[in-house]
Amino acid sequence: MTPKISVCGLYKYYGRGKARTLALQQVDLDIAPGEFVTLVGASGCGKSTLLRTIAGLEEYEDGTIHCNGKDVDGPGPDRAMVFQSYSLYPWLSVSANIRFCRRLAHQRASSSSEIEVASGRADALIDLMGLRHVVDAYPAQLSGGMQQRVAIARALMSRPDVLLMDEPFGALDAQTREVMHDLIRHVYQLEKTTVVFVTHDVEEAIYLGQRVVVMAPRPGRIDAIVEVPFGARRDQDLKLAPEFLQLKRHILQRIRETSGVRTDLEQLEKLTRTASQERNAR
Ligand SMILES: Nc1ncnc2c1ncn2[C@@H]1O[C@H](COP(=O)(O)OP(=O)(O)OP(=O)(O)O)[C@@H](O)[C@H]1O
Repeated sequence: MTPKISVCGLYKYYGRGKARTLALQQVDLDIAPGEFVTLVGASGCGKSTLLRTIAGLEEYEDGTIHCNGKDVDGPGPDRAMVFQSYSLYPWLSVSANIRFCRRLAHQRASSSSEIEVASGRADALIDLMGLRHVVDAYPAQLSGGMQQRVAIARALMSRPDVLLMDEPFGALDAQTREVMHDLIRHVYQLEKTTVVFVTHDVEEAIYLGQRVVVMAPRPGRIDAIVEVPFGARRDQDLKLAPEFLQLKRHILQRIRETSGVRTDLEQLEKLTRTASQERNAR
C-alpha cells in the first residue's frame, strides 16, 4: 500500500556555525493511510521538529518527505495542525472560528451549494465535538478542554488527509485529558483521517496510537517503533490491563536508557545508597 506520509533519510539542523544543532538525524518513517501514529521521547528529541517538518513549517537539509506521493515543500490544506496552545481567533465566536477554514477563505467564488455543504459539515463537527451549547460563546469564555475541541473541529473543517497534533492535551487536567482521549479516538474512527500525534505522555501514546514511534535525543532520531497490540475499541480500563502496563514500562525504559534521564525515585535511591555507604565507611 502506498504510504500516506513517507519520510526518508531526513536530516534537519537548526542554527549556523558553532550554534548549529542536528535536530533530526536519518529519520525514516512511513505512515499508512488512516493510521494513528504517536511520537514520544524525552524533551529535545525532535518530536515537534519532525511534526512541523511534515507540516511543511520547517525546512530541512537532506532527505525527502512525501504526502500522498507529492513532495512536501510547505504547508498545504491536505495537512491540518493542532497545537498545544489553542490558537483560536479571540474575536470570533465558536461557530465562526470553526467556519473560518483556510480552504473556504481561499474560495471566495464558492458556489452556494459548496457553502451549504461546508455549513452542514461545520454543524456536524459542532455536534460531534459536543459544542452545540457554546456555539455563540467566545474562546475566552471556554475552558481549556472546550477551546481545544474548537481547535480540533476547525482543523477538521477542511477534511484534511492528515491531522498533525503537537501535544494538543498537554495543558489540560487529567480528567479532561481522559475525556479528550476518547473523543479523539471516536473522531478518528468516524473521519478515518491519518493522525500523527506528539506527546510526552507514554500512556497517552499507547492508548491513542496503533504504533508508537519512540525517539531519542542528541541527535534527535527514531530509536524504536512499537506496534500497539490493542484493537480499535479501547476504553479507559485498558490503561490498567497488565499488557498495557507492560508495554508502558518497556517504552519508558527505552526512553530512560536513550536519554540518560533518571526518575526522581531513582535519583533518591542513589542518594540514599551513597549516604549509607558514607556512614558505613566512617
Ligand atoms: N527554533 C529552534 N532553533 C534552534 N534550535 C531549536 C529550535 N527548535 C528546536 N530546537 C532544538 O532542536 C532539538 C529538537 O527540539 P524539539 O522541540 O523538536 O524537541 P521535542 O522532542 O519536541 O522537545 P519537547 O518535548 O521539549 O517539546 C532540541 O535540541 C531543540 O533545542
